Amino acid sequence: MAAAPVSLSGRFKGSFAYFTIKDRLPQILTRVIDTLHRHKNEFFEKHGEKGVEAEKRAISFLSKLRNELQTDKPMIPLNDELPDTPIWNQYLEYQRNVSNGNGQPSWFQSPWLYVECYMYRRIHEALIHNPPIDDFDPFMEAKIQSFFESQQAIIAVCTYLQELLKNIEDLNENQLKEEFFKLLQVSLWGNRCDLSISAGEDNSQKSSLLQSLNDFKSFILVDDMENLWSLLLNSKKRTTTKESITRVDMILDNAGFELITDLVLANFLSSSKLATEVHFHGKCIPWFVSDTTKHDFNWTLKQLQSANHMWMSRCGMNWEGNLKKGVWVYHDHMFWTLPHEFSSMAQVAPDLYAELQKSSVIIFKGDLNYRKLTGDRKWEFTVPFHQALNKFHPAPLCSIRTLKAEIQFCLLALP
Ligand SMILES: O=P(O)(O)OC[C@H]1O[C@](O)(CO)[C@@H](O)[C@@H]1O
Ligand SMILES: [Mn+2]
Repeated sequence: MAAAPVSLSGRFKGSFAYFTIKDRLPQILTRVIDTLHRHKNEFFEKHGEKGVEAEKRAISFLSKLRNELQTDKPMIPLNDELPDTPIWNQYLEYQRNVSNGNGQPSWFQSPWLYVECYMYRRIHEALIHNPPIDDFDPFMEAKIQSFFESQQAIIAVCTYLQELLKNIEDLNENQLKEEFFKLLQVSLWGNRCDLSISAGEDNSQKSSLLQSLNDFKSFILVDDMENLWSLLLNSKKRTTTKESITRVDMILDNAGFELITDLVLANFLSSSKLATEVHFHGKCIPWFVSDTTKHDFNWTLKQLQSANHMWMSRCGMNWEGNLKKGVWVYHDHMFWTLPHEFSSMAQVAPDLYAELQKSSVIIFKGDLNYRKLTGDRKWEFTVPFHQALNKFHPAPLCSIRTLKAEIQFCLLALP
C-alpha cells in the first residue's frame, strides 16, 4: 500500500489550514482573552484579589501564546502537571524527529491537526497554571448562549421524538427505517452548529431541522445510511436472547443543539431496540470551542429537566433515567483531547481501543473526528475511506460530519 500522503498544514499558503492558523485561531484566542477580561468582576467576587491576579496572569499567558502563533514561533513543551502532559511532550519530540531537519515544529510548518489541538491544550494550560480560576471554561458562555439561541429547534426535535415514542412499538420495519434516516440527518445537520468554524460567533440552530431535511438532501455528498441501517437491524435480529447486546458508541462533538440531536438519535435507538446500550464519549477539557465536556453533558440534561416545556423536560428525565439504569454510559477518555490520529489509538490508549472493540458500531460525529480518523492528510478524493483509516478499526464505524475542512472521501467504512 502506498505511503500515506503529507499532512494538511499551514505551510500550504492559500489552503484552509493556512487561513485557519493565520486568521481563525488568533480570533478564537482573542475571544478567550476578551472573555477573561469580561469575567474580572466575577473572579473578584468569587476569589478576591487572588482571582484578579490569576486573571491577569492567564491573559498575559494567552497574549504570549497568540504572539507565538502569529509569528510562527517553535512549539514549546507543556509544563503543567496534568496526566497527559508527558504524552503531549513526547508528541512534540516525535514532530521534531519527523520534521527531518526542516527546523523546529512551528505553527505554520507543522501539521494543522497538531497545531490546532496544541492551541486548545495551551489555552487549558493558561488556566491550569492560574488557580483559583483553573476550573474556568472560557467557552462555557458561548456554549450556553448557543443552547438558548437554539431553543425553538430543540423544542421541535424533542417534541418530534416524544410524539414518535408514543407509538414506536406499532411501527413496521420500513417505518422504523424512515424515522431512523430522519433522525440521522437531524444529527448530521446538527453538526453545523459548531463554534469553532464560526470562531466563536453565534452559530445556533434557529429553525426546526425536521421540515428542511428534503431541502438539505442534495447536500449529502456521501450517504451510507442503508449500510448503517442493515448493520443495526441484523444486530437487533441477533439480539434475541437476553445476554447478547447491541452496543452503539457515539463519539460526541459539539454541545448545544448538536448534543440534543445526538441524544434524540440515541433515545430512538434505545426505544426501537436497535441498541441495547449506548455509550457516549465526550472531552475531558474544554476543546475546539463547543465540544462537549462532562459538565456540558450534565448541564444539558439538567437544563432540559427544568425547562418549562413538557417534552423537553420529559426528554431530560428519560435521558437521566437511562444513565441511572446503565443503558446509557458516559465516558471521557483523555485520548480524545490529544493530537494523535486515531490510527495510533491502539498504541497510545490501548484501554480505550479495547473499550471500543466491545461496540457493535461506532458513530464518529463531526469534522475534527473525521480529520483524526483519516490523519488529516492530502489524500486523493478517490482513495477508499477504509484505506485512510490506516488500520484503525476497533469495530464497524461510520462518520457523521458536515464538511469544514479540505479532507473528503467517497466511501464510508462500516463493516
Ligand atoms: O465541531 P467539528 O465538526 O469537529 O468542527 C471543528 C472543525 O472546524 C474547524 O474549525 C474547521 O476547520 C476545524 O478546526 C475543526 O476540524
Ligand atoms: Mn467540535
